[in-house]
Amino acid sequence: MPIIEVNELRKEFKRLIPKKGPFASIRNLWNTNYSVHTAVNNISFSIGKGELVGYIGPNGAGKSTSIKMLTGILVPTSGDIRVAGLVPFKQRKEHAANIGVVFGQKTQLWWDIPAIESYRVLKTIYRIPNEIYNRNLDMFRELLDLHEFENTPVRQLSLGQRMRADLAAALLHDPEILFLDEPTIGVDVLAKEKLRTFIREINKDRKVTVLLTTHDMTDIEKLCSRVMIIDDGQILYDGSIDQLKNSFGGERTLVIELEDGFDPVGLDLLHTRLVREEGTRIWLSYDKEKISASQLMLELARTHRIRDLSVEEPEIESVVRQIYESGLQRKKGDSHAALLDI
Ligand SMILES: Nc1ncnc2c1ncn2[C@@H]1O[C@H](COP(=O)(O)OP(=O)(O)OP(=O)(O)O)[C@@H](O)[C@H]1O
Repeated sequence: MPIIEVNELRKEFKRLIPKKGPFASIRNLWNTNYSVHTAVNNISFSIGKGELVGYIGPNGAGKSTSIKMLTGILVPTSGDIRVAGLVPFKQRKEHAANIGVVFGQKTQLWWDIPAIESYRVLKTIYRIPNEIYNRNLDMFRELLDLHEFENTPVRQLSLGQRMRADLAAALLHDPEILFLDEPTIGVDVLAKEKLRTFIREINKDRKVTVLLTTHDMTDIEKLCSRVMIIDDGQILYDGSIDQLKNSFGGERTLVIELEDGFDPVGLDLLHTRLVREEGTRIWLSYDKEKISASQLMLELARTHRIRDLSVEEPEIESVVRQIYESGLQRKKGDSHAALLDI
């Protein structure tokens, strides 16, 4: 039984078409000339309880707008959303008790007071019983090292500390679902790792369902088994990361350590390109649909003395870039099939 169900969800924004010319700023006060922009274009998906799903897409794709509708901040233009059986924008109060939200770009905490003070206010707002509040705070102190900065006003915290403080705030009331919009943005490598470990643990141990929006493909690779790709308001892909790599990462790299120099003659007949060469080590990119790694190795071993070799999987980063690019081509009128149909 899905915990999040989205059906034909759509969000349109009206944008003022500004008047130009003399006295434009005054004439714009009475301007009623709008264009309609579709930020989310009839998307459908469902997420099961306990899943940790990545939601990615290029800038302006519609991720934040979707999250805002799922959290009840925005009212959809049309379509249905149910989160833990509730309609977010209609049953706001009950919905707020079920969800935690972190917007990386904007803190939910009060800026001028220490995080611990904000937590006390949240305890009252959410009517969190003492026992649960203390248990959660103890856990977050341990996993997020909150004690290092919980008494410092939020405005003085580093970005990594602020993000940890925000995550704790979002989870104090034991929500079933956590929406994370860019939780690692601008955070250094070590702090990112800490945040990822925490997200993984609350998903595994507490069975919190997580929908994670990020531009960091390492977040996706390290945390999510399923990823949804949105572009131009439409879902282009919904499936596993392995399937994503298999379907769209056609190119593999064979790294070979040779005894002597490399002779590139006949490489194109093997559907292979030399992409890098460093001394006796070479990197060959080949199309796995056209030639297998073992075939390629056999062919190369005929003409070269090979000391060592390995096959590199495609980086998720490059696979996703390829998908964004083909999405862009579709926008330009290319007759590309929707990736979902492939
Ligand atoms: N309040 C608004 N009024 C008008 N247009 C909006 C509004 N909010 C978002 N949009 C537009 O809707 C589209 C989707 O925006 P959204 O913020 O959902 O994208 P995003 O995928 O989260 O992008 P990013 O990765 O840059 O944060 C964009 O074209 C944006 O300009």
